[in-house]
Amino acid sequence: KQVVTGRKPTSAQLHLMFTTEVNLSQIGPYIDYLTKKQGVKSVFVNGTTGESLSLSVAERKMLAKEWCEKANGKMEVIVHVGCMSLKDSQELAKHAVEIKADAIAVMAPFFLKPKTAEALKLYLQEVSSAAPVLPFYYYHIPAITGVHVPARDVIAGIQELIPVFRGVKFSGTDLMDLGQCVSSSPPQWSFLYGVDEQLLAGLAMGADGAVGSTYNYLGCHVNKLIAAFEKHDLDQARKIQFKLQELLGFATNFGFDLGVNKQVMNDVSGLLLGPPRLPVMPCPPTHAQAIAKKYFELFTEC
Ligand SMILES: CC(=O)N[C@H](C=O)[C@@H](O)[C@H](O)[C@H](O)CO
Ligand SMILES: CC(=O)C(=O)O
Repeated sequence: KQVVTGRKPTSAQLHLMFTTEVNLSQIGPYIDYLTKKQGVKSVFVNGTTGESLSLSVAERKMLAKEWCEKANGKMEVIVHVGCMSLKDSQELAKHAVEIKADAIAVMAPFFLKPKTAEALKLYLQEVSSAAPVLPFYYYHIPAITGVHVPARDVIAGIQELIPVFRGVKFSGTDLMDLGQCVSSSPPQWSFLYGVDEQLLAGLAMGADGAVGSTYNYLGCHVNKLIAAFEKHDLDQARKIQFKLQELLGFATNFGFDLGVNKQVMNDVSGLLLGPPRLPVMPCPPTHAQAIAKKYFELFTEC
């Protein structure tokens, strides 16, 4: 998103920082950056980092369409379509079919929360039924949704409800739950781990891949972490994981959040991705610069 321009940079300046609109023009260059500079092969659009729940349905459609059009062949696109309203989620799921997304993902609604795995599964089934051809992922992110139903209970028997079920984007820290998901699932399902600071532990438990906010600027290093793990080179895998932890530990001192992450993305990539939308606050430039400096100390270009 980009700051709305065309107003006088007086006292309005500060106000402008908070008046954000989606900026589709950066998506093409963003895809080139991710594929060429970071070696990223798939993208998870309109998730947490994309502030999807702060966007209107119309904005989410515009963004998803642009990503699918521009990614065409260069990247696989998974579109997160979860909303607080089942109707909105279904509308976005249908739209994902029209724009030829590769897959959809859905998180639990979290204003009126599902109280049981059963309720959540029925909700997910209703969303999937609006896009019955699209591979479907459950997006498990209990720290944000406050829905603490174990993922293993969500996926138990889910294939009967959702024939296109394909896996979980697992952004929880409960590694026993992840292990039980992996051990109870058919081999063709994927578990994409989403807690960047402990990806190696997720891989050890059987995760097949990773989705994370920091991979916007650490994609290439994290690919190396995964490759080292696959070669059983745990020393090398840990070395990269520990550097990522050092960076995130440092960033946490500045209150690492979506706003900070977005500014680091800007500073490292040179893209103009703009500030976040309220209620997420923009990152003070000095904070982002300190984190970017740390990034360049820890990681060389790869
Ligand atoms: C809550 C949140 O934003 N989770 C992201 C994805 O799921 C992660 O990529 C984290 O941003 C990352 O692990 C840093 O804490
Ligand atoms: C980072 C991530 O997983 C998300 O944006 O949803």
